[in-house]
Amino acid sequence: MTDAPQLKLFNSLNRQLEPFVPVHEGEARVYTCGPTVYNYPHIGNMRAYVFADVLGRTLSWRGYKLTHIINITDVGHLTDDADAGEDKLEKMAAKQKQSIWDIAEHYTKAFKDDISALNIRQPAQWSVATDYIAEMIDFAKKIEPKHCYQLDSGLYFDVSTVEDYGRLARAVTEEGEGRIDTVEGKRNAADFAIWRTTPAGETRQMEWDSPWGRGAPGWHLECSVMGGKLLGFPFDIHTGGIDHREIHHPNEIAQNQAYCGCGGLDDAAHSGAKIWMHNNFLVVRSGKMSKSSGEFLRLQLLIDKGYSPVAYRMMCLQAHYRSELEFSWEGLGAALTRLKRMVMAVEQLKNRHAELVSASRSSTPASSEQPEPFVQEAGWTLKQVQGDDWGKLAPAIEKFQAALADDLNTSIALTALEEALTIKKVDPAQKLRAVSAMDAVLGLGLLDLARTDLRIRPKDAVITEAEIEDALERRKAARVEKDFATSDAIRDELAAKGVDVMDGDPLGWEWKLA
Ligand SMILES: Nc1ncnc2c1ncn2[C@@H]1O[C@H](COP(=O)(O)OP(=O)(O)OP(=O)(O)O)[C@@H](O)[C@H]1O
Ligand SMILES: [Zn+2]
Repeated sequence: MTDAPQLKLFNSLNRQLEPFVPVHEGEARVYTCGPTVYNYPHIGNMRAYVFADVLGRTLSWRGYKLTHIINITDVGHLTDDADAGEDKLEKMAAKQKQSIWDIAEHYTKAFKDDISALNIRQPAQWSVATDYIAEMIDFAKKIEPKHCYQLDSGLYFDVSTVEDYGRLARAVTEEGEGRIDTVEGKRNAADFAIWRTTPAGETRQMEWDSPWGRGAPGWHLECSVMGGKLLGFPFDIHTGGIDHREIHHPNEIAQNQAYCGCGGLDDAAHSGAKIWMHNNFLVVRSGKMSKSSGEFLRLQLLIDKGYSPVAYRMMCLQAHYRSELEFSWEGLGAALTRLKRMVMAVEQLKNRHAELVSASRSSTPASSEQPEPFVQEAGWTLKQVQGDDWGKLAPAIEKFQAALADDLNTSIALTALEEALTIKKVDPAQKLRAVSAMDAVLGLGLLDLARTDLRIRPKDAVITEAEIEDALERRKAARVEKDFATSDAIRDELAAKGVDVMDGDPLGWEWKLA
């Protein structure tokens, strides 16, 4: 068995593939920008976390001890990423006439529900921004003398005080390209508030005392502080959606440079993280799916329409994380069918293996050699896969390893997994181990899913699943009795309630809701 090729990841800082060489031997420390919890996450947001999850699973599979942090932004993210507008949470709280804390709690729970439904592993820690206010003030105090200046509206970061500002975004910093210069007195258009002072005569629901007056931290400051505090500068990888490459992460990097010693960005000791990775957008026909535009699809809608959430995970894995992915219901249906085929193949393997075990139990004395029971183990070890049939499985496994090592090419990794499933004359237990090991990286949960879990069953269907199964049982009995009139009547009855009976369906479905 050849070792897996070196893991290479695309670093947005220099727009190149780079070998992953950990800062701390044997460890991988990853920070992922979390959601701003002022609204439900949409499936575009969740693409960012499926990507970060595959990255984390890949690092675990490669044997690194992973520390993954995802934050929860419950303060500081303004309606405009640059520096203008209102705090997203304050605005929603006012609209819904609720406390910010209740808004944050409600939408954090909704986010975590989606995380579980998509088989995204829990990070080592969910860091909540408002738990780190004291650390944010300390950080700002440290960089203030050389890098900040105060205006009535808050403490501002002067981007001209650090080398290479905006390189991540490839922005023209002089002009502050794409920025909105709305604040009187800013030295450079791209300067941003790291502390926003509450205007005189106003109160905010979330505000704290600081050397710059009562107010709240800036969004960019939060991530610099939590990343540095929880992972230590420099850490290995920082991730987020591609929109973060334009403003949020350049600003985080500038703060990190100020904090860590101001050198240029070719040295991770200054930018805070060695590799900055960004997933591309999930788009719909009208453009990027976005919370702020008000029109978006929640994972719950997909579930209510009857789709397993894992079909959406499959849809994400089918595309490379750096490519745009267009959502369509047809695409989701195709991803579901692909998932169903894999689950059916795994079910067959499990059955064949169970048959072998029971046949050998009945034909050999208990003490003699019997087929090993298959035990699903967490994580990937090649030892689990090696055995007599290793040679037959090796090409698929090597392809799988190479695909993931090549900047997480999940789309090819999926085809390698399908190839492994179709290889003939392999001991089923050994094949199950290979599939389980591959799935530990892709996170589809193939060994836990049953074909019936993937049946499309919309929430608003007028008939329950138990009623359908019961009618089908009665129909089966009628057919055994050659009572075709009853069988047809039951079929028509089901059709009237929107159920198509699917005799002889190649995927083994007995029915579907029309
Ligand atoms: N359409 C999308 N496709 C993929 N990732 C996205 C998309 N929209 C946002 N993201 C990413 O989702 C993560 C969470 O974003 P966040 O909760 O801050 O969204 P937001 O900026 O409030 O919402 P929106 O951008 O939808 O208005 C970020 O990493 C962001 O880059
Ligand atoms: Zn962030």
